[in-house]
Amino acid sequence: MAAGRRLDLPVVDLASPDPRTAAKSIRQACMEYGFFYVVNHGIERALLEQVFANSRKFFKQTMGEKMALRKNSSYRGYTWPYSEKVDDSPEGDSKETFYIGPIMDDEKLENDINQWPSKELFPSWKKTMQSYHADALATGKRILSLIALSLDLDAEFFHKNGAFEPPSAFIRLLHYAGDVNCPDNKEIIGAAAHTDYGMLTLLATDGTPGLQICREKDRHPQIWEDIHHIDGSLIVNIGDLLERWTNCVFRSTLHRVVPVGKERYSVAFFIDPSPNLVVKCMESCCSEAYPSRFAPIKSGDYIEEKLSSVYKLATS
Ligand SMILES: O=C(O)CCC(=O)C(=O)O
Ligand SMILES: [Fe+2]
Repeated sequence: MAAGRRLDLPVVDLASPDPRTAAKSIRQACMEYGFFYVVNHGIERALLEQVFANSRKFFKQTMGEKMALRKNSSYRGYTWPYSEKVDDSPEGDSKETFYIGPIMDDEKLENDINQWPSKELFPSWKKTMQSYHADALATGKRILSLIALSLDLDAEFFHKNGAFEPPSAFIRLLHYAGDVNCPDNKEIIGAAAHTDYGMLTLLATDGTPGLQICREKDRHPQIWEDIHHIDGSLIVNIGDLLERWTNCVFRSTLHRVVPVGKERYSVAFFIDPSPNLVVKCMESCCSEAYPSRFAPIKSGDYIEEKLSSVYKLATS
């Protein structure tokens, strides 16, 4: 698959003493690219390494072992290669993934809908994922405060609107095998062109290239630009519900992962608005000349429709 152009996205320093400057650079990034990097994000390198080590160990198991934790009806667990399809990928995505939703404290475990590998084989899995979930959520909330400032809103806008009550955030471990062509010479796609569904995605990768964005989805031919790796940074992107909330002032940008002939691991962290929250275009993003483009929608309904369609397409 053709290499994309190289793109230099804005880098936002979360330790910057001046939140207004950080907010300004986020605003420009979200309007122009829908993607940016964050550095000094507060997630320990050692914790991320542990997450990647657990992920590698999980995906190296046999298909039978992985399928024992296959995705349940609440979208928690293992999704196997070609089980996910978006409209323009007739073959499906070659990636395999593992979803972990909000993690319960041990005393509430009878209501836990997550799936957990055995403690004997994966002794540090749960503690690692629990720490990562908490730290990534805290980082995401800080970024969302800056996003609120960048929209000239109160820094607590998302909190006050109930976006985190309860928080709806998912870790998704991803593994791409790295083959470029399958035996019958069909082109393989790691993750076909898509946008993310929620508010914000934080993405950590092992440094292997492959992620590309397309800023003008309706232009033909589409132009794909490579997102390169910056050591120690996280890649952040806007999802559909934040695009709707901001009436398209901020962009939920099309992206994909192409195979580069090398195995690749990444960890996405999706922050969605709380399922019962109704997302309605912000008044500050609408005017007579620029009326609201979307009807209000319940966050959980939007996400459920998107998820059920990618897995339904794969089985039809
Ligand atoms: O693996 C990546 O780099 C991107 C994954 C992604 O776009 C997703 O899971 O939504
Ligand atoms: Fe994505």
